Amino acid sequence: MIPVLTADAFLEKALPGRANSQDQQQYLQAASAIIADVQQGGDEAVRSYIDKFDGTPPKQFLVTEEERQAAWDKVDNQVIRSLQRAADNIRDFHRKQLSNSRIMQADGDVMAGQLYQPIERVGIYVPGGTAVYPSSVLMNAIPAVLAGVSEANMVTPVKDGEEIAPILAVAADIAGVNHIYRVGGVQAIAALAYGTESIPKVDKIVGPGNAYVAAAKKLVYGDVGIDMIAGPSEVAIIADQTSNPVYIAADLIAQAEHDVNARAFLITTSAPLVAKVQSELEVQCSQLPRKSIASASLTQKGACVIVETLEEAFQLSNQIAPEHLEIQVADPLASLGNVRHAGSVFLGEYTPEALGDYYAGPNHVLPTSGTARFSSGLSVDDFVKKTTYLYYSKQALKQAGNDVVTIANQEELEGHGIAVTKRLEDE
Ligand SMILES: NC(=O)c1ccc[n+]([C@@H]2O[C@H](COP(=O)([O-])OP(=O)(O)OC[C@H]3O[C@@H](n4cnc5c(N)ncnc54)[C@H](O)[C@@H]3O)[C@@H](O)[C@H]2O)c1
Ligand SMILES: N[C@H](CO)Cc1c[nH]c[nH+]1
Ligand SMILES: [Zn+2]
Repeated sequence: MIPVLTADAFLEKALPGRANSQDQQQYLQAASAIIADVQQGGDEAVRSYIDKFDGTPPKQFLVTEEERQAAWDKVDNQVIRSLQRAADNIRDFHRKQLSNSRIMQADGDVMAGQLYQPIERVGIYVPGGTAVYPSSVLMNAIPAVLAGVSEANMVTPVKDGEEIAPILAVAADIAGVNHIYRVGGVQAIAALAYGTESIPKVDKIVGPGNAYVAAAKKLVYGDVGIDMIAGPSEVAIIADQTSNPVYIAADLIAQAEHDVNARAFLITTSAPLVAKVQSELEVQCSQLPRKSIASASLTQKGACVIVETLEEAFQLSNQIAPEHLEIQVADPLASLGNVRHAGSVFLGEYTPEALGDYYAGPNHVLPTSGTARFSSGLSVDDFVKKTTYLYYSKQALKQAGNDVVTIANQEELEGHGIAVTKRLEDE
């Protein structure tokens, strides 16, 4: 079911911007039209797109306090406790990412520093087209709240105007979400970016979503901040002859079941392992509730490649910069130094990606489509901004003045030099 390719064919399929570029254009075009309509038509346009993609629109977008309260009685206590333990782990991990305002230079005549301040209002996208993602509520909102944002507002799609899944409302309360709006897809991203009559404009949008949502975030960037491109899930697994084919098949499926566009890759030095993984995929997929999604993803977007050495395996993985990289080899910890580009790394056969997806602490909102080459997983840094500041006394300006004027003259921006000399003439 999962094709075995040569290294060249593997790269052709896995490297973003090649095989995918036509698809990307299609998503961008679709998203662009919806964004323009929502900018023009506000709530009414949002409703018409909900009607088109998600069924009957809800009576009101905002989930009321009463609905949020009532949700707690609809969720099993054991489930609530699991969510709370996951939230504790996520909070502990992200708390250690916090930074403070600091002074970089201070000698009486000169002071320079950096203010760290939270972003005011953020929009959190929680996907919900084909699955319910309480874990994404925790992963997005916990770092936002830790960073001190004034308002964290969540959007998520519902089918046919139904109530929001109670577990999402509970997760939102655990994480500290301020407002929840029943709207998803491109129309939700547009509403957050530009505001509508009932959904306030935010300063930054974070969170994962399908290819349409990822395209929409790309298009609104600049008018509003975004965290990264966190599109359909990806995993690459590097394995050797010691790896367990049952675990590998399970982990490939765990990502493939997200979306037909999810991408699961196996890079291994062992040909016999590939054969075992392939037959194990058949067995495990056949018993899976989401087998049609997982099989479509594995067949159309997935691939295995057999390489000579682990060094070659890491070279391929670094080229595709996968969202998740699992290293299931004899000495996984020793291999970490070979990783150059990946969103998040999972070391050893007892660290399935699912542990990180839900529970362990590191964030599961991660860069996809090769963007791990230049961006990082969600963290508290995504919810703060830094403002530098500077103070010079007259004495300090006197000392610096000549250099500033010299550089200003070289740039032929005389006015800049005058802004300094005017002050120094003033005795
Ligand atoms: N990278 C990450 O960090 C990360 C984390 C979790 C989930 N994910 C990914 O999130 C995605 C969730 O996808 P999903 O589809 O279940 O939910 P989603 O909420 O992202 O998308 C559903 C919405 O897509 C819109 N849509 C559907 N078809 C459309 C069309 N033809 N044109 C325009 N809009 C359309 C609809 O409005 C629908 O509400 C998966 O791809 C999953 O892999 C990624
Ligand atoms: N694997 C997803 C990130 O690509 C995160 C997730 C949420 N729930 C299950 N998995
Ligand atoms: Zn997952």
